[in-house]
Amino acid sequence: MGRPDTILGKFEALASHLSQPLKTAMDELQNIHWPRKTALVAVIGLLVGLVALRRRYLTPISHVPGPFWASITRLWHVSKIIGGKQNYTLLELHEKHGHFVRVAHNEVSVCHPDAVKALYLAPTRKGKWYRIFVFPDWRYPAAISILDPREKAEFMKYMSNAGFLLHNVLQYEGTIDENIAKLKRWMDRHAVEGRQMDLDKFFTYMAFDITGEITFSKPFGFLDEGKDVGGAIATNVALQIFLCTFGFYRWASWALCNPLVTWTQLAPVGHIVNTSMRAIAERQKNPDAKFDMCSHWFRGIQKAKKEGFGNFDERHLLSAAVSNLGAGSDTVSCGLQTFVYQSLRKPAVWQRVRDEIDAARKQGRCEGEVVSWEDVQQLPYLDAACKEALRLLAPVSIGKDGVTIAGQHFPEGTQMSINPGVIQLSKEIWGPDAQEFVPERWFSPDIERQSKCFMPWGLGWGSCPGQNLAKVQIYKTIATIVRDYDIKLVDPSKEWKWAAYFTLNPRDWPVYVTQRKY
Ligand code: HEM
Repeated sequence: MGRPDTILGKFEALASHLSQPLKTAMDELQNIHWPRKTALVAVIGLLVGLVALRRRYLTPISHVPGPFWASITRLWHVSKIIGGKQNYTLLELHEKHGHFVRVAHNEVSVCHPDAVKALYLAPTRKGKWYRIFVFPDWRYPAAISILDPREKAEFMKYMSNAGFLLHNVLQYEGTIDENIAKLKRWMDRHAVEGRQMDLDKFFTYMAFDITGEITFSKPFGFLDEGKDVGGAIATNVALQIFLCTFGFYRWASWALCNPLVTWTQLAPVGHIVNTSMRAIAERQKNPDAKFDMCSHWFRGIQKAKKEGFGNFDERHLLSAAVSNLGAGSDTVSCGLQTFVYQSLRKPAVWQRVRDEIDAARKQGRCEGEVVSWEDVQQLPYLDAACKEALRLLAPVSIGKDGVTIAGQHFPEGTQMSINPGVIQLSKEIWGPDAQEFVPERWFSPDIERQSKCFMPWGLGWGSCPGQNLAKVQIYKTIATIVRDYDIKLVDPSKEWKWAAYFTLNPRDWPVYVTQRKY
């Protein structure tokens, strides 16, 4: 006691308030006699059994095949999410059972082209799971947490995404180039010293720094330091696991996401939120700030105040900034990593991208320290290889309610979801080589039909606003490093590792880098 200013002190004070009622409750439990205890256990067991039976056999989706435990409890799905391989587990289940798989007592996973239109392109509500996107507690809802498309459209009049328009992103091309150049300095250093390099980490540092620049005109400094400053990136992964699982038990998330925990700064979201708060505060004092996301949002707040729209203020700005960091960094890193890792496994792809760039250089294009956006747009094979990387390891699964798909009607209240990691790898849609890295497929006559099921950015009203920014970063970085470096895996006999939570996080594929002479 006696340390009220420290986090421990705050907890000691809170614990002393709670201890008496807890002790009384425990004493009362002790006082219940054994026969009564047995009866209580039996009644609870009976109730649980009845709920399980009803969920398994008496719901409108009881006929949908899937694992037994999935049909009676959401815990089956949650355990697969925590294991980090839910996308592959679902893929195997769809290969076994077909288009529909029951993944929880109230959720059906769908892998069918009709589902894309019915679930994404129609203006239907999103699943309740999205309500989890409130940072750091329920006072800070992010745009992604709005379930109704009309409500979202109203909100977006103020919370502008104009900063993501391509011409605004391109105002930052110089800044993006500076960050890619910093990445190159680290690659040069590793090449000269002959040291192995964790490119996975450096890609993530770069994506985080660029997101910081676009959001608040301030990088986080990961690339300057060459490390995860303050553990913000590690926290982001923890945050994703939390979101994916507690989204199904939102009442339980309140134990961690409430104003009290925000005040103590103990929750996993604490670090990333504090970093954003500091950056926004600094940004407000920064007269030299560029035309970043914050400048659009500050104007939105003024507009909302003028028009009396009470549902957009500084709290939304914080959650929007945190959303950008959470959604815009690991995802870009994943795209970059998938391209490089898969091309190292299939050197013909790397060589073909390089040949395309070398041919462009002969015509005076693709020169300079970093290849320009204007030039990368004229590289069709690079475009195909980047799309193929995003097809092979896509990030997120999404749910909607109450629809008819491929002749089957699912009643209101049934959560329907498509996991891009399933539909983008379906052999029925993409052919027998669906699970291989084959950029050439993007030139086949079937691609018009197939690419309707290409959805790394989501589709429709809930799709990714940051896709222009992501593409500019990914295409420019890949063109530049394929042109300038030779890369090989330290141990080609070892597979990389990855975990699919909300976004997909690859890791552990160290490389040797050498500078290319040309
Ligand atoms: C390869 C890179 C990326 C991929 C594959 C990707 C994918 C996605 C997907 C699938 C969604 C929809 C999620 C859902 O509703 O369940 C989404 C939402 C979002 N993304 Fe991205 N994203 C990428 C990069 C970025 C970047 C660079 C930013 C910004 C810095 C960004 C910001 C956002 C935001 C703010 C949302 C929430 C939008 C809303 O619902 O209002 N993303 N992203």
